[in-house]
Amino acid sequence: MRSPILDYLDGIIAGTDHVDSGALADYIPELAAADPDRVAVALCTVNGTVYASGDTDDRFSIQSMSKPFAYALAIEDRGLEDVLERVGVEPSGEAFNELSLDPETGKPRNPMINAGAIATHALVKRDDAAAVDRILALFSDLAQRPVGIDEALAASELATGDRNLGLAYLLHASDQLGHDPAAAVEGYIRQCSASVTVRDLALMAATLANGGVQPNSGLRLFSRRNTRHVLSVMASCGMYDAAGDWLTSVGIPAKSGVAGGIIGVLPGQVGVAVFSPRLDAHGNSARGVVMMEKLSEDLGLHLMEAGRPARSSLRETRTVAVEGVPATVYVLQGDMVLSSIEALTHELIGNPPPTDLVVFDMSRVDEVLPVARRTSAAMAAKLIDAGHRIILVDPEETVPGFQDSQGRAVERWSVDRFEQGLTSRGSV
Ligand SMILES: NC(=O)CC[C@H](N)C(=O)O
Repeated sequence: MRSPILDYLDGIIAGTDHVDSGALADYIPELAAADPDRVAVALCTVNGTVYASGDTDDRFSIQSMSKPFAYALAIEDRGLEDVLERVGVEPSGEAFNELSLDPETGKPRNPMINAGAIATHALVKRDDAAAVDRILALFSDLAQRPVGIDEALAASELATGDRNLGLAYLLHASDQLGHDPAAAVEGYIRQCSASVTVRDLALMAATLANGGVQPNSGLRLFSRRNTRHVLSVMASCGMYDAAGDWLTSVGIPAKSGVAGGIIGVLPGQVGVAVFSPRLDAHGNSARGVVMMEKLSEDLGLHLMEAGRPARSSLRETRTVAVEGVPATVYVLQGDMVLSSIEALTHELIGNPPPTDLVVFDMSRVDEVLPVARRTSAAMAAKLIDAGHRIILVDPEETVPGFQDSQGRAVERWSVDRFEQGLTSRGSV
């Protein structure tokens, strides 16, 4: 049976057939020779399942979509502080190839424009492998197949790469490169010439969505924190001088490339990739932007959408006898995040437990964020101070043991002991 998700992606292609605005990038002769009518879309969930439609196996150059991954690698290599000293994180509001550095700091404004990406490329450590080989190895780990370079394209861009050379000399002159400018540009252009499909890109984006772990191999390629950092920079700078428009209409971190690809990432859920070579005035795929807008609308991708109200983590409150002692049982559920722990403390304060014995049944709780751990520990200490005896039924040990100021602790009971101790039930 064909997945309805694939049917849906077919519809994205068919429904944007009329969008033929824009033009091929022609400052790289090889790109000007591309077939403008090729089109593809793919998505990959954090479970690693890829769905793709259109020219799904057509290869094209990754171009600037390589930038966030090379940036992530440089940060993994050198640490964030070091990289931030050389490349900023402020949106530039300028074109991707603008010949300028931040006049105040002398640094490239961000790693998504060419100046910052050339500086970033030069920051990738090159112990025994050249930086570009390490970057290709990373792309291969991300896409789970050997990713190579389109040599004809690389040669074509190198022959016309004066603007990028100009940027590299500018960086060198302000002491921001630490490398031979021509070598840095050659490496950067080769990085941009890696040849990929929308499937590859969806897997790469899904790794960012999955906090830095490739969803199929389980390989951790970037730390969670570095992944969050890279996604933040993509959100503010990934679409160049169209970043504001993009964030309001599509609403996810993204990166485009001049060959016509765009990747987008919804953290925790999905990576998406689209491909169509005609570019708008910002250098972003014109049909790609329309496809992304539709995907965002239909799939509910916009990060700023409030979504359903956060559910209370309090499933029910019961008054029962536990080992013959009257007790109030709070049955908690789901993920305990700021809004759910707030709702629980609000309930406990507004409606204090009527019995001395209080049981928190945490057996249906999935994840407890640090804010909920801290707040529940503080709340338990207050309840003990107020004279309550507290039992935690917390088989997964989702919350730490806590004590009040005099060292009086909560009791931890197993689910079995709790169930055997329930001698009568009733609702309040
Ligand atoms: N926006 C892009 O994709 C630009 C990448 C291209 N290799 C360049 O440096 O001009």
